[in-house]
Amino acid sequence: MIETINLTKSYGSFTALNELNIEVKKGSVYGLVGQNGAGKSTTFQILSTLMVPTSGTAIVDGVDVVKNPAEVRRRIGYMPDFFGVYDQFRTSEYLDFYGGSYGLTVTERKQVIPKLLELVNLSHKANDYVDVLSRGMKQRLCLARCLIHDPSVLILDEPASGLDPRARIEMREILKELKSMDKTIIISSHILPELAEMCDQIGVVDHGKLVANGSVMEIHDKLQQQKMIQVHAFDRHEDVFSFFKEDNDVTTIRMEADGSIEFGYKGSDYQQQKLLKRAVLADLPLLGFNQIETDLEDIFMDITKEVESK
Ligand SMILES: Nc1ncnc2c1ncn2[C@@H]1O[C@H](COP(=O)(O)OP(=O)(O)OP(=O)(O)O)[C@@H](O)[C@H]1O
Repeated sequence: MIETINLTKSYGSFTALNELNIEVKKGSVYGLVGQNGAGKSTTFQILSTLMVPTSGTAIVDGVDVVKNPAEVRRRIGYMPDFFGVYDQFRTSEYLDFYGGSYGLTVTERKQVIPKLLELVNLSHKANDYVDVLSRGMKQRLCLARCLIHDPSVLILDEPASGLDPRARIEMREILKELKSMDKTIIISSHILPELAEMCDQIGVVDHGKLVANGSVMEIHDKLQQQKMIQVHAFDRHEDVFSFFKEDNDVTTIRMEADGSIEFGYKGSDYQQQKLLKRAVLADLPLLGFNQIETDLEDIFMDITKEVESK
């Protein structure tokens, strides 16, 4: 339904998207998660035909975005991360305007607009001016706008950004409803747990590269195969850092502002206790050495944070 093959986008010498390969099955919800600047909007703009890739291919609903952009546009609803709403319109007029732009007849628009307003919980605001709507309402109106021509694919760039928790939940419920209507949805966020709840598959993108891909459970399991260990030292933090960094089973390592050190470790429990023993014998001023529990948010931070990879 949506497929990218080695999708790459460079701005001059800077590579914003680096050989991205993702696949979104029909009727599923795929979450693209990454920190600011990871390449999410770039991906979505290519999928929405607003930007051409430097190399690689993107197929949406069976159509190549570069070869046949007009056909792709008919099949998608795109919600950008920043959007303007025409404030001088009333809510229903706004949707009517977009319906007209998509070639819907007056009769079709009269049928579809009340249904869309109901879907996004804005029926009671149909006659209000757009500029008096709250941010969450504007986001929902923008979502309704994406749906006016009944697209099979929705490309939603951070639809919940800037919303308070209640508005986020409301947005999530609407997306669930859209999923039940068999829409294929790709959605981005920089908050992993938020996506985890509603997505079938998650892709984690970092510096333009896909660093993890799979179901929420798969990502969790894959990244749990290594333990996270935290070390506190009384002083000589740099020495402690260097000592652990040298170990072959230490995968990534970073030092926090308070001097504590966290590292990914792929060795067995036996090797772990040997490592601790060697650290003590090396006379390092250790205060603590313990395995830390990781949740989804930690995992995300761990794979996208500036870490020193080995
Ligand atoms: N027109 C441009 N010219 C040069 N660099 C750009 C341009 N557009 C984006 N970039 C860079 O490409 C990288 C990816 O940007 P992109 O907007 O895709 O990230 P993002 O994951 O959507 O981030 P955010 O969560 O902040 O929206 C960033 O480093 C950004 O500065």
